[in-house]
Amino acid sequence: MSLIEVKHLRKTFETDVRRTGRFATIRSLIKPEKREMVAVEDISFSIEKGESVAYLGPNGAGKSTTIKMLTGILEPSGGSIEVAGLIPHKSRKMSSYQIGVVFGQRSQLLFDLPVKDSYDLLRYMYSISWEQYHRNLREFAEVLEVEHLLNRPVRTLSLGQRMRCEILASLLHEPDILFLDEPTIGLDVVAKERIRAFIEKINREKGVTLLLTTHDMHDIERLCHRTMIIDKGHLIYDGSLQHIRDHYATERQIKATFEDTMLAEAAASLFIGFNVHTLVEERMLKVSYDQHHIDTSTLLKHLLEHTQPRDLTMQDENIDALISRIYREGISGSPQEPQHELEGVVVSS
Ligand SMILES: Nc1ncnc2c1ncn2[C@@H]1O[C@H](COP(=O)(O)OP(=O)(O)OP(=O)(O)O)[C@@H](O)[C@H]1O
Repeated sequence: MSLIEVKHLRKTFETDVRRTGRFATIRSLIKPEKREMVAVEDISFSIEKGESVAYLGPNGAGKSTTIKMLTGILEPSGGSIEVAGLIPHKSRKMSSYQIGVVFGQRSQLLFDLPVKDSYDLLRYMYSISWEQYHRNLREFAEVLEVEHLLNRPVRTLSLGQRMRCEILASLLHEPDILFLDEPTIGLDVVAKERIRAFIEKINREKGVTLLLTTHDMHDIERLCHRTMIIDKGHLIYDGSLQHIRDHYATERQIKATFEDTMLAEAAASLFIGFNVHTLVEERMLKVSYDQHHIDTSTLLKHLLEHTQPRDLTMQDENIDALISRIYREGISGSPQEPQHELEGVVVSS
């Protein structure tokens, strides 16, 4: 039995239809017209203890709605969820002992009170013993470097400071599973890195299972061994980020730097008639091409036979560009049979 089991999950919302024409507002008030909006159509997956999984998708794909169902905040319209053997919306209280939740855009801390007051309240709510409470508070506050913030009112904290305090709050009761909904949103590079290091540590050292939604690929590269991508309420990919890179990155770029711009432009003209795109920026020539249609070795050989660049580098399509292409164009066909279960599978719903 997996720690998290989701089968054919579905969630619809009823939304008001905006009327137009004469007396539209009055007609809507008297007889509101409703429409069913499908946020999650049909999603199935399972997560084992200790995994760290990214849950990706474009805006509006249904990520937060899934997390809200996994945490029991929302009741599914169809399908089933089990988290640590419990049905979250039916056993909200019991379930809350097993899980910690961090919403990057929402706070669980009391805005006008010192941080520590919120922690004291959580201790009471989760019936955490004083011994466990002090031990966890001391350990996490030290690693997250928030000791000096504990007596400060939450509203006076910077976003990065508040997020560290939020994460501490979610872990005081030692949950088995941590759901993180965009935990690094709006943070600067240093603050993001601190939070990533801490999350990685609790996954590795304490075995806390992670499910993370984010739009930041660095979060995933650093933290998650498995990536699930959803789109329009369906799971479209379940596997590693590396597998996506290996099988879907088609564009590659050769960058050659020359003594001067004229040499770079002369080198660019060598590729007329090749199925590539060239661009000269000062002394640098960039040659972009689809690596499935033309061999890198052919291009390099041609370049080096006729020119002597000072420097030569190669770059694959970066993961941000790759993921946004998948969001735009979808992910089609199974690229090849996965060698083992985490290599990557295109899921057809
Ligand atoms: N309470 C609600 N009432 C009506 N529609 C909702 C409600 N909550 C979410 N939706 C709709 O469900 C769809 C999925 O929303 P959700 O917030 O789960 O997306 P998301 O993948 O988390 O997006 P984002 O990356 O922008 O946070 C969206 O079209 C959204 O407008």
